[in-house]
Amino acid sequence: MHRHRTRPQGPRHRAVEHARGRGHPGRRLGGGHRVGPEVSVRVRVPASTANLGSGFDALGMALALHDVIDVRETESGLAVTVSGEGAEDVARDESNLVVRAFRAACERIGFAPAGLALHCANVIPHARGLGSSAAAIVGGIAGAYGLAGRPLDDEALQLAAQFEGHADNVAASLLGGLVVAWCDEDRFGAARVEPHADLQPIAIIPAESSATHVTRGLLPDKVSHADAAFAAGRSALAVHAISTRPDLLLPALADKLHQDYRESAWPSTIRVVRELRAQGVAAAVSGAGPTVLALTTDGALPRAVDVSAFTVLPVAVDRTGVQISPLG
Ligand SMILES: Nc1ncnc2c1ncn2[C@@H]1O[C@H](COP(=O)(O)OP(=O)(O)O)[C@@H](O)[C@H]1O
Ligand SMILES: N[C@@H](CCOP(=O)(O)O)C(=O)O
Repeated sequence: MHRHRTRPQGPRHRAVEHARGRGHPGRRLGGGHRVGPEVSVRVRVPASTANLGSGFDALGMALALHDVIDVRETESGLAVTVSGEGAEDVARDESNLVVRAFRAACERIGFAPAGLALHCANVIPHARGLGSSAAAIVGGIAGAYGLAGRPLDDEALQLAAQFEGHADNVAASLLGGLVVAWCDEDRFGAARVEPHADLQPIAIIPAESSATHVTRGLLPDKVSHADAAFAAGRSALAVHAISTRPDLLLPALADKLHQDYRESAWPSTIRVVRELRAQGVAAAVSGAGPTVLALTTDGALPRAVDVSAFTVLPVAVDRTGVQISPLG
């Protein structure tokens, strides 16, 4: 098979102590004592690809495309600057998603900064199915925990998932790697699974955007028992294939719960998914689309599939999740 050759992109980064109860690496602000208004932290938060075909609202994997948010406590007020993705359209006031998540986390952990300055250097494309909103939410929450000197904890997951309405993306951005997410009554849960070392994901990103809340509205209230059984088997297989048996990725990423229902929102995306799969490439819609995820082990796409209207972006798996570090 003739294939487009691609090279993995995105810096591999070292693990930094921060989350999962390991504590903030910088100044510790515990015991009710807070350091003064100069305290600041940098949050580096990964993109994510949710669903992975068969695991609608249940599976997510972090990708090494990172938004970087510098968070500083100031004397008063709010100052937000944004560069990169969304610089022309995201809000700079209290309605900004990062700010809203930051404020909600402050309330949850009982932290009250006098004023706040944020700089968001955004890389994750917006409304393309690569988890930009989840990254913004996790970034804001991590900023609050970082400034407060608290390690990220289960409440951070609860809050992030409540914001997003599902835990698949936010858990991936928090924990890195592959996550299995679930919801039990009103509590969310997530378990991290290490993805196989050979995975070479490729994001095939169209120019047009698609808002997640719009394509969630295309989904039916009920699905057949047969489709539910299909999804149960394939999503369980997806965890095994992504972690241990990449040779099983093609059947594992087959979906019956969301992609076809959403086809009208992005017909070209579905065309590419079908053509790649027909050529033996494990492809699926990334999140709520319109990006196509090709989960390869050779970083190659078949030339027979026309992706000329898309940006082809090889992107490594992020195995670390959100990182918080002290700033200057
Ligand atoms: N870094 C950010 N700062 C502020 N708002 C953001 C940021 N990232 C995403 N958003 C908001 O989330 C929207 C995209 O969310 P969504 O439709 O869920 O798509 P995605 O698949 O990119 O998460 C953007 O249009 C914007 O309103
Ligand atoms: N399970 C969700 C995932 C949405 O991911 P996003 O990256 O498109 O926000 C869904 O399919 O709606």
